[in-house]
Amino acid sequence: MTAGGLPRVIVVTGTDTDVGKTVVTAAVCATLRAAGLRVTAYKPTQTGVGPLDTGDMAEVSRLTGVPTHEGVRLLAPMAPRPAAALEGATLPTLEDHLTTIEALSSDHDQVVVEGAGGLLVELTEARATLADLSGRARDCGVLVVARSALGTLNHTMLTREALWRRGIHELGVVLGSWPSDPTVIETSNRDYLAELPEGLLGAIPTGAPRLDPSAFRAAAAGWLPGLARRSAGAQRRETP
Ligand SMILES: Nc1ncnc2c1ncn2[C@@H]1O[C@H](COP(=O)(O)OP(=O)(O)OP(=O)(O)O)[C@@H](O)[C@H]1O
Ligand SMILES: C[C@H](N)[C@H](N)CCCCCC(=O)O
Ligand SMILES: [Mg+2]
Repeated sequence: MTAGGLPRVIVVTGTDTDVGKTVVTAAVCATLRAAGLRVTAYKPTQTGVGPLDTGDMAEVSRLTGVPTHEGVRLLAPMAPRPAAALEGATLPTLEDHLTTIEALSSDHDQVVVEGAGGLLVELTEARATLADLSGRARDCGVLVVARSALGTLNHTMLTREALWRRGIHELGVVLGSWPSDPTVIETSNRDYLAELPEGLLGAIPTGAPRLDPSAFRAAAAGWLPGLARRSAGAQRRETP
């Protein structure tokens, strides 16, 4: 753990694809960086991009200025195993990803890892999932990104249960896109999640990815008060 009580590796998973993991990854990086920590981000498997397309890590770098890394990129916008099969590509193994994360951890205070889709999406030929990666990575905690709308309570609790059953440290939940005019269902969902143990770390306002990067960086810690509290006392390690 860093002095602020955060694990060195923060895995960002979601209740689904398209829930806002990338913008949350960026907000987490910006929050940690604002606390004076050396931060980097890693996307083990990026699908749905061509060789010249930008991907999630480019978006995180654009919004935050932190250095980012990709494990493998695949063309088809689908789960990594079938996407790799379609183009005859070889996926990195779980050991490859763990080695990369450990290497990044050796020269940064914090490594933020963004999954592809949800927790049980398979990342490797041997069917290892982001849950397997999270269970094996040294000093790791998992943050769950959820939608605010109807249906999110079941999806969020399923993801949390999958973490608990595997003994994986859960950091809490972040709502990926919080509307300026929430419905009563959304405020009720938010309040329910906030009352849970390891509850709500924060919510990203709708429109955040369209902010100017300097405005994004200045605002991020305010969107994630639960994380900002934990990172506030964190110290840069002399020899990370
Ligand atoms: N707070 C927000 N405000 C406005 N748009 C948002 C917000 N969060 C996410 N989006 C948009 O929703 C879409 C899906 O979000 P995003 O790409 O972050 O999902 P993801 O969970 O990272 O998906 P993947 O599994 O592909 O990594 C994107 O177009 C993104 O810009
Ligand atoms: C293409 C998409 N945006 C993600 N990169 C991959 C999502 C895989 C989801 C698989 C599933 O749960 O059915
Ligand atoms: Mg993403």
